[in-house]
Amino acid sequence: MRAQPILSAAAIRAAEAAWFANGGDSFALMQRAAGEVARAAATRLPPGGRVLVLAGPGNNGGDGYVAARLLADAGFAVQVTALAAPGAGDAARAAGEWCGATGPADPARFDLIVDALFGIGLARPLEGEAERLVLAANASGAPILAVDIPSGVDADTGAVPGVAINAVETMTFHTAKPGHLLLPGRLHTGRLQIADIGLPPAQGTPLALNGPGLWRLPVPDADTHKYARGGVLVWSGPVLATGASRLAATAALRAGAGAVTLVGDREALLVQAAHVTAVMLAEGDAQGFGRLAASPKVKALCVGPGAGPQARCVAGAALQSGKPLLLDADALTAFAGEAEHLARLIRRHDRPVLLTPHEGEFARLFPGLSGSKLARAQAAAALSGAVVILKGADGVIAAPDGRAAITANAPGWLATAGSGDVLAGIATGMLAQGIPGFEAAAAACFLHGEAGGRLGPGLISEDLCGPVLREVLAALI
Ligand SMILES: NC(=O)C1=CN([C@@H]2O[C@H](COP(=O)(O)OP(=O)(O)OC[C@H]3O[C@@H](n4cnc5c(N)ncnc54)[C@H](O)[C@@H]3O)[C@@H](O)[C@H]2O)[C@@H](O)CC1
Ligand SMILES: Nc1ncnc2c1ncn2[C@@H]1O[C@H](COP(=O)(O)OP(=O)(O)O)[C@@H](O)[C@H]1O
Ligand SMILES: [K+]
Repeated sequence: MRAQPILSAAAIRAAEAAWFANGGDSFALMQRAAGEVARAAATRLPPGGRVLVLAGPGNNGGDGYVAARLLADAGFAVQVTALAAPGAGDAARAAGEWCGATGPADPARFDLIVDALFGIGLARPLEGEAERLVLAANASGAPILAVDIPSGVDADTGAVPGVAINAVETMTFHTAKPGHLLLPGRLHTGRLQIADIGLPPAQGTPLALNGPGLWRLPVPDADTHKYARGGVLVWSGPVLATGASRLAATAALRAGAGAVTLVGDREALLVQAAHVTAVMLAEGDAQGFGRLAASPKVKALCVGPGAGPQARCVAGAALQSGKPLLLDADALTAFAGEAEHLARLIRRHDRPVLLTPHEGEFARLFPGLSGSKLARAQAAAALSGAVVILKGADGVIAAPDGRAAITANAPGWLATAGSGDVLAGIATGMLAQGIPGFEAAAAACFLHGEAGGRLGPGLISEDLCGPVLREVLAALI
């Protein structure tokens, strides 16, 4: 399976420019794009159905004019409302070839609205007539098919600085753009369709949609044994907060780690003992954790879920051990405002470190970073030397080498206490099996999302590390 690249507006323009430099015809590209829009529109229309095309001043509008002509030729009743006449180039040529009904219209009278106001050229919030058209289209009740990206959504960040079209479907070209996948843009995009319009396939792009094309799940060899599959240590929370670490430990085991041990104080372990069976227990403080981590059987460490007051010391011992490591929750907050110091500890050894903050933990750890979710995760990875999973519905995975992925399969059912602990456990389980950091993080996010999708309503975090993870793994291996 191939990875699905995601290109920024600049990268799309560069791909287009390279193609033109090789003799590619820009108007032919516009016609192919519009052909895909017309095809998608036709499948949503009754015979002879009424279509309103909202056309902007740039090439997005140009796509709209060509689509209008193709739909009219196919027997649909098409009207174009133009924001401003295109000045020159392909868009002006497309507008010149449209000779059907043109002018203001009540969008509620149409079976479908085609949004061709702005695409990747959006440069500022929509105001005035553009804003009015968008609000009227959204309020009309007619389904909206967006051309390339819903007008008003920033293609690179998913931000909506003003108003934006609420599309049921978006027909984009060549590859997805970050703005289709990052919030809030994703909520405006509806069903995302990606059409091949003849540009050469994007290769070696650093950003991709998270999916099985990016990683391969480990399959045990016939002659393996539990320590060859990878031993994991998870730091247990204190006596009244043991659940989070238990979820992580169970998930690590489910994800394929051969042997998982919870390490903590005796009181906490007595609580753990009442709940776990295959997961093992070992008494120890921060130093004891470090000693246990030195064992060659231990291939990955997880510190943070419910870690409590010892989080900083245990994270320190874990970082010092040089073993592949995941830091989550309390272990991230323990380094609040000290990202540079954490980075020095991370870079002291050559092994993968995963940081898995939610937005709150991210802001505490990296208070100086701003920008889109993608940009912030990438900056945090570059700064820290760790693979960063910036969690949420549009979870971003970023590696220090510049690679990044956006996860789009996670349902809202995952927004429940402890679900991040399960994610931490799955990722640690992947690390223990020797999967490199970026791939381990991306695979874990995808598995977590798939499990959430299968469980759906009523999901609690215990379920996530139950048999569903086995089903998801089996479907992907
Ligand atoms: N790059 C490609 O590979 C292809 C691009 N095509 C289309 O071309 C589009 C990009 O075309 P353009 O670069 O002309 O950009 P757009 O059509 O997205 O918009 C650019 C125009 O809108 C103005 N503008 C931007 N934000 C505004 C705002 N908030 N209020 C008022 N005016 C605003 C700009 O000054 C400019 O005149 C794509 O989204 C796609 O639909 C397709 O034709 C086929 C291939
Ligand atoms: N709306 C949502 N849609 C999809 N996934 C979500 C959503 N909200 C949260 N998640 C996921 O659920 C998990 C929550 O993790 P976290 O906030 O650390 O919770 P906890 O600390 O309770 O485990 C993360 O993996 C996150 O990506
Ligand atoms: K659009």
